Parts: sequence; C-alpha cells; structure tokens
Amino acid sequence: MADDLKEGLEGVLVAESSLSYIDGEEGRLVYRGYGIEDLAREASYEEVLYLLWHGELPTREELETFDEEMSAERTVDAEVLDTVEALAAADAEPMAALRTAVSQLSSTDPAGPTDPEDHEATLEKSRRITAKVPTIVAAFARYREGDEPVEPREELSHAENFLYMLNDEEPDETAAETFDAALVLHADHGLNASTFSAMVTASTLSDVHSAVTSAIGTLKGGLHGGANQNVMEMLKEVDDSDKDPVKWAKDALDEGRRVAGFGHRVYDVKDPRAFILGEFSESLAEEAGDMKWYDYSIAIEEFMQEEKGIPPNVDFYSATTYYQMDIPIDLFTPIFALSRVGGWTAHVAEQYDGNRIMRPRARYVGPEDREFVPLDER
Ligand SMILES: CC(=O)SCCNC(=O)CCNC(=O)[C@H](O)C(C)(C)COP(=O)(O)OP(=O)(O)OC[C@H]1O[C@@H](n2cnc3c(N)ncnc32)[C@H](O)[C@@H]1OP(=O)(O)O
Ligand SMILES: O=C([O-])CC(=O)C(=O)O
Repeated sequence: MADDLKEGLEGVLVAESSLSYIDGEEGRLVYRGYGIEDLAREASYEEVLYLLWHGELPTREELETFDEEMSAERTVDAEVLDTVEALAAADAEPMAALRTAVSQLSSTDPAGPTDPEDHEATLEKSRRITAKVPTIVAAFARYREGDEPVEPREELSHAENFLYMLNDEEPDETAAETFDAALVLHADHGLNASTFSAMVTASTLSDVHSAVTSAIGTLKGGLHGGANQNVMEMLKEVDDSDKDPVKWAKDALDEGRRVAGFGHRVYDVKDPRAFILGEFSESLAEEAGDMKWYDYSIAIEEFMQEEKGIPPNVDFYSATTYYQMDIPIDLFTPIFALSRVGGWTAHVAEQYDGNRIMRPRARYVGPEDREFVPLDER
C-alpha cells in the first residue's frame, strides 16, 4: 500500500463518474457533456434533474411526464411538517431542520426500504426526496414567522413553486428565471465534500435518505455550502463597518481571516458559475436601482485577485443574487441543498451501480506499546 499522505484527499481519484466534469484550469463545468452556460440559459432545473438521473435531456413528452411525477410528490406528510413546525418554534438553524426533516421522510416513504441494486427504486426515491425539499424549506421559513405553510401548485415549476410557497405569492418572470438558473448552476459538481459524504454513506449499502441526510450535514459547513450565507453576512459587516470594502478585506486578511466565497480545491481560475451569478447579481441591482452590494462584491473580487491571486467561487455571487430577491440570508444554504439534492442522488445511484465500500486509512501517529495501568492505580 502506498503510504503517501493526501491531506484533505487532495487529488485522490476514488470513482469513475459520468455526471459532471470540471476543468479547474480553464474554468469549465459540464453536466453529462453539456456546458453549464448552455444549460443555465436554455434548460430548466427539471430538465437538468432528468439529465443527471437518466443520462439524456428529456424530449418534450418525457419532460411533461417527469413534471407530472415531480408535481405529484411535492406535498409533505403532516407528521414531517409537525417536526418542521417544532424545529421552527425551537429556533433551529434551517439546515439543521432540513437535515432532520429529510431523515424523517424515510419513515413516510411509500416504498419502505429498497434494494440498492434496484436502480429504478433508487431514482423514484430520489425524485420523492428532491420534490419535497423545497416544500420543507419554505414551510420552515413560514412557520418561524408564525405563518402556515403554502401548498405547492401543480402548474408551477420547481423554482416557481419554492418562491411561491415561501412568499405566498407567484414570483415575477425575472425572479422565476433567475432562481431556476441558479438551481441549474448548483445541481452537481463532481466529488465535492457533500456529494462525497453521500457516496460514503451509500457505499455501505445504506439507504438514499441516509445518504442525503449525511450530505445535508456536510453542505452546512462554512468551508462548503455554508459559505453563501457567510458571504452575505460578510458584506453586511463591511457595510456596518463604514470601511471601504477593500480596506475591510485587507484588514480581514491581516487578521488571518478567510474571505468567504473565495478559493476552491479544483478551480485555479474564476468559477464559471460565478460569472453567470455575477451577471444575475448585477442585473438585479440595476433593476432595483441600488448597486451597493454588487459594487462591494466587485471591489473585493478585484482586491482578492490582485492581492492573493484567489478568484471567487459559486457562493460569492449567489449570495447577493438571493439577497436582492429578498430571500432570508439563512435560507441561502438550504437553497443550495434544494438544488444539489439532484446531484447527490444521481451520485448515490451511480455508487450503488458499481459499489465498493469507501474506506481510506490514516497514518497512525499515536503512542505505541504502552503498559496498561488498572483504573485504581491511575
Ligand atoms: C460550494 C463550495 O463549497 S465552494 C467553497 C466555499 N467555501 C468558501 O468560500 C470558504 C473560503 N474558502 C476556503 O476556505 C478554501 O479556499 C476552500 C475550503 C474552498 C478550499 O480549501 P483548500 O483547497 O484546502 O485550500 P487551502 O485551505 O489549503 O488554501 C490554499 C491557500 O489559499 C489561502 N486561501 C484559500 N481560500 C482563502 C480565502 N477564502 N481567503 C483567504 N485565503 C484563502 C489559504 O490561506 C492557503 O494559503 P497558504 O498556502 O498561504 O496557507
Ligand atoms: O466542488 C467543490 O469542492 C465545491 C463546489 O464548488 C460545489 O460543491 O459546488
């Protein structure tokens, strides 16, 4: 066995996947051969889900059937909603509430435990979970405001339904299109930490709900999906400080802080998703006639590039995009989850199809050959 240590598993290949390809030097992201720019511009989140789960973009007829199947699964059982209500009343973090609710969904899943070798059963479960995540996140957000959840509507898309259930108001075209494209952009990204976490869980032949629950817990952290919330909190801190954003960022670096939304394990250049989300952020700012958040972001991006050579990642501009859509800041990471659940489950299905348990090793550096001392003599 090779004993070279790969801290953070950097550069370690653990699987073959036909889901997404990332060229970190060129800044390119591709889902099953399709460039992310084309998908964000031309395809709906539902088409991308279909692509990830079935390998091909759907025909119009296949998409209609798929939309109906998704619509039929959006409602969440009362017992899960009761849990969501209790967690909202207890002031739980939204990601913690989502993690618990998705875990509980397994007890209400009509199929019960299924065989990991049954590819269709895995995809059906994946569809049921993915359809329900927006309903859970929106219900949580409403309960904590003292409002009742809003029922999903059959004729609305995945993106429209989330915004409708959140605000009890149909989104306008710009909001619906922007949000849908943001979901497309977040749907998959190779073996990022949360996807890998789902795969590790699936590799023990545990179930899809357990894998997604693991992934939600992993996405929550500030080095991964939690960074989008941290970006907006940072920009608000900049604003409150009355400092110039560049001075603020310089001071933060001098204090040894990391600037949220910058750096990436795979990209050496600007994340291709950040270009598109940056455009969304800019046009929402122009529409609102208030460029403040966008201008702060641009100033920090230029500074980080010049000072450290570190470009922004996906979380940097999703933050101001969602903020300018009046979405509460602590829902940014759950929104990441409600898109990425498509990728997580596609990787889980891939893992089941060619499974071997994930089991790396650590180099032991602890003490050796110690003599046992009985409890009374210690
Ligand atoms: C959806 C996503 O998950 S995208 C990533 C979201 N996370 C963030 O935005 C949090 C901020 N970024 C980071 O902490 C890191 O860049 C990560 C976690 C994304 C990647 O981590 P790694 O690949 O392990 O890179 P690592 O932590 O070794 O950083 C390499 C160097 O760049 C520096 N660096 C990396 N990111 C940042 C940052 N955001 N701010 C300041 N310095 C940074 C590190 O200090 C380190 O410098 P050093 O070699 O002088 O010590
Ligand atoms: O790939 C990663 O490490 C993080 C990331 O950008 C993502 O999950 O979208």
